[in-house]
Amino acid sequence: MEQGLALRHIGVHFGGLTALDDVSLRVLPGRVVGVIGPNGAGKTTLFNVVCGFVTPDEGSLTLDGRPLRPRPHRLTRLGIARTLQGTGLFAGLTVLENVMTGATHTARAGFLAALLGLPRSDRDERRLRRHALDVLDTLGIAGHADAAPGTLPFAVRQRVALARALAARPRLLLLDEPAGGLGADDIAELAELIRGLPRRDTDPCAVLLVEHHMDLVMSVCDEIVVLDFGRVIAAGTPDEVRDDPAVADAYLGAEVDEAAA
Ligand SMILES: Nc1ncnc2c1ncn2[C@@H]1O[C@H](COP(=O)(O)OP(=O)(O)OP(=O)(O)O)[C@@H](O)[C@H]1O
Repeated sequence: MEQGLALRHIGVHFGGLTALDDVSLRVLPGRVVGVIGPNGAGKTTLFNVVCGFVTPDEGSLTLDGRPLRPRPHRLTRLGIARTLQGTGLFAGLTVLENVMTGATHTARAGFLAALLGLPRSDRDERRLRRHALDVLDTLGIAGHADAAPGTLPFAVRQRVALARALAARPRLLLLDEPAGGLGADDIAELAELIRGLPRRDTDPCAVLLVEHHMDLVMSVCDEIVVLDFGRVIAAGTPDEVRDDPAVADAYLGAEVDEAAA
């Protein structure tokens, strides 16, 4: 069976504007694939296609060989988890409870039902709690389990958001600009974390990363796909992409345009 995420010949048009044009890419389990490109290249649109916010006009998606028709509200059930720009944590829940919400789909009586005081299975809740604590521990933040997210530094909150995504045991993890708002030290730590992500389980997940921060992309990705005006202009290892003249042209062109504006 074909493993991981595959996008084939994806096209997205907004009226007369082509945001994605014949974009194909694969993300195998255990691999980190980055999508980069100058402003307006189509990165967010690509991310939104995989999350189900945008339905492509052309092409198809599969996850582990099965046709994928993502819908934002049922991503977890499809084996997809994502982190958002900003952290999107629930302010009224502790760190541990936030991470537990990531895995509620695995519980018979939902954790959310428990929060609402509805009848629940104690065994389910204990299992969720243990699993959430394990994930927090793996990410080195179990000490913050009982804290309110709002009291923690941004870099820790981001780890919590990542823990919540991982608690779902995703087949595919989508990271949207995880370096946004972080300082250099935090980015170095994040890089280490992302490099370890797909391999941390016996059943590794595929990781798709959309990110502006070039150093992070270069240091964590096994493969990079470069978009420009909605088309794939280069794909390969970080070294291959770095040395590709088409990539330099695309970025330089963007800089010249910005300077002229
Ligand atoms: N909902 C929409 N309606 C119309 N045009 C859109 C819409 N979303 C994106 N676009 C256009 O599609 C193109 C690709 O945009 P997209 O946001 O995907 O690029 P990006 O690479 O994420 O850019 P940035 O780095 O600036 O975030 C742009 O020209 C943008 O203006």
